[in-house]
Amino acid sequence: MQSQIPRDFNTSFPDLSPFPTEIPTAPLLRLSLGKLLAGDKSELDRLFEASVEIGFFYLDFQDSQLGSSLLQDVDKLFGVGKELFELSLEEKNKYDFSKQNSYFGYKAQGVAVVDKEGNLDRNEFYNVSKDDILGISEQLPAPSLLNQNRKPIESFMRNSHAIVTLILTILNDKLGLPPSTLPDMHRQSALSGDQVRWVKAPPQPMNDRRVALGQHTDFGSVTVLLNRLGGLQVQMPGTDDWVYVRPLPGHAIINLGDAMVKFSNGLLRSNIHRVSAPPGAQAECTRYSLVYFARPEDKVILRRLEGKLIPPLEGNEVEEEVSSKEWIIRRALGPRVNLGRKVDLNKSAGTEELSRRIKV
Ligand SMILES: O=C(O)CCC(=O)C(=O)O
Ligand SMILES: [Fe+2]
Repeated sequence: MQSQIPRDFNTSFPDLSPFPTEIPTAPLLRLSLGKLLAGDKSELDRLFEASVEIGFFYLDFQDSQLGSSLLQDVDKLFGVGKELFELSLEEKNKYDFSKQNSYFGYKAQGVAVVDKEGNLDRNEFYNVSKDDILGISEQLPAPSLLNQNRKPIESFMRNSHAIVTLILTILNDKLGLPPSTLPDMHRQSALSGDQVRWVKAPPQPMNDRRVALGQHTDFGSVTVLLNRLGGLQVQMPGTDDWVYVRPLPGHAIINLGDAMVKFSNGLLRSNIHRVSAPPGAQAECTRYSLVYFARPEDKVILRRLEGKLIPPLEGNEVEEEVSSKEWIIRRALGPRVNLGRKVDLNKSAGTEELSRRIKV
């Protein structure tokens, strides 16, 4: 797989310390949303190639109305995120709903285990439910800042969901599934764990820089990730090597989650990734990300689907009967240390083992 970033391409964000030029980066394909929307055949092929090989790609939002509209939402919401995390810890902790078995709301820094040694995370985040914002479920208590910004959050959710539906439609057809199988498991109007997340990771001490967000595969179907400083790293398929993903202006980083691995019985990849301290001079900066996580509807059972290209189960293999909702709660709350039970990372594992395999 070859990186598609032309030499003269604008790869830096104004007003931010630049991403170093000399470090190795993940060679992700750079796809155009405009071409995907137009059904450009070679672009559809490249999307499938990236989804099978690494499960991560860049998506250029600058050449379509949908993408430009989403970039406007993102600018607005990056501002909202900064303000949100400036609220006092006491105020933010009022919206930690993990004790009610919900992963929506606030997660303080240092409440999740990131590795087998028991190290704790170094980032805080806030999750807002799609169903809350679109009026599909009860409205959760939220800081007034978020209540005042429901409109831009809704716009970002609707635009992101439209992009996810496009990606699911393309993958659906490539996998040889009956028309609209995947989109029909991700209806915008149905109850699901879809959420927007803001993430903040403060600069770490120079002599003690560690992983801020532990290695994981995403739990759902498709993730739309907007970040501006480096720090995201992917584990290159078939190796133990971690490489930085260079953030690109005007682009999202799209990655597939566990549900897509289960639906395709391992054909599509949900690659292992983590967030480390940003590289070079960027390590001195506070890092923010904004993410839309799309998951299958709550009731969908995560198991192999019947499609022309989807490999069969092994001889006597029996799949676990787990719903999308159960899977996400298990994965999201399993590593939390504040819930009065012992953390066992094996019990909250995802599709990492499949991700580590080398395809032949
Ligand atoms: O902040 C990032 O760049 C990645 C965040 C991430 O992987 C996640 O929240 O699942
Ligand atoms: Fe992730």
